[in-house]
Amino acid sequence: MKNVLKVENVTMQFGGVVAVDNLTMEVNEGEIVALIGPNGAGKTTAFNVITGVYAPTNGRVCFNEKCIVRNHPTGKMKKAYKGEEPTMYTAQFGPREALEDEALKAWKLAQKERDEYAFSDHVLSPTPDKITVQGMARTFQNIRLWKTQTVFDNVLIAKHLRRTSNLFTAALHLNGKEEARQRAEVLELLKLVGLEDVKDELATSLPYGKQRRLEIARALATNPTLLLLDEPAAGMNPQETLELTEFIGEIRKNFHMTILLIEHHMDLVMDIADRIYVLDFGKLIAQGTPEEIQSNERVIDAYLGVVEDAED
Ligand SMILES: Nc1ncnc2c1ncn2[C@@H]1O[C@H](COP(=O)(O)OP(=O)(O)OP(=O)(O)O)[C@@H](O)[C@H]1O
Repeated sequence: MKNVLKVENVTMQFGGVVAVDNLTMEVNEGEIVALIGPNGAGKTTAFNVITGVYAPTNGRVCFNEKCIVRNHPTGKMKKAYKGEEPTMYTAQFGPREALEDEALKAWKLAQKERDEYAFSDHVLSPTPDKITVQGMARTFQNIRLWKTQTVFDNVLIAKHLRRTSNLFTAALHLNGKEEARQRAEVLELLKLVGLEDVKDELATSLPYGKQRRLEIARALATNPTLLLLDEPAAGMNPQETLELTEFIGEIRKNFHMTILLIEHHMDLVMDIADRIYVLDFGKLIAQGTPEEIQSNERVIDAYLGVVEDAED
């Protein structure tokens, strides 16, 4: 099975808070993988590192077998590793000799970037825009649609963004032929996600469940190979959650999509996830199939028991 995403020893520290602590996980082609855990466990922070919003304190992220996010040691780690032993950051990823050159280059580049961005501890590396262009697309906990645009235009602009990474040029007209081709693709996509009948309505006039669907459609418009969904069922009632569960399954099938999702609705997760990673206080406490996770005592103590109590 081809590997799509590899998160290797990622640590993300904000001052004294270790939001993600030495996380290693992977997602393979065609899989639906869930990242679960209590509030504040570090799930969204992990997404932010994966999508390039934060440069991690340590570790790296590889996407389609290319390393896209490298470590930028800060705080205590920076002091511990400062300039003395550049290969230490990456030595854990393989035989030292093989990595020495690569690690040294990465270290030099990291130093250069640090100098260039000396004003910031958490350098974008590379920017989320660039990561999107490489084939990763994401939705957020809070719906972020372009409110004054129609359903159709929300998807069309997202499609243009994939090409330009720039909202200004994305809104400009392309040449007629290209524009027509993109419009046809948007229509096709809206059909596939069941939003064709509301294509001319304002995005914000849609019911909640459809706004979520539109957000996912907009992410799909960038032709990603990996779709990251951050609490897609947040605020949904059981019926809407059930429809969303089916919808995510259809996306995998119809778009041959690989999906990584964060979710608190355990029905949805246990229904569609092939594998689950469980975070607690930033640390990975378990990984496995839904069956394995449901019967894992540590996960029940830290999280599932609490979720069930809250649902009762
Ligand atoms: N930018 C930041 N600056 C400082 N601390 C942060 C920052 N982002 C997250 N944190 C802290 O990191 C920890 C993990 O937060 P995160 O939002 O990743 O958790 P989560 O698992 O996504 O939680 P939830 O399920 O509530 O969304 C929390 O203690 C949070 O307060």
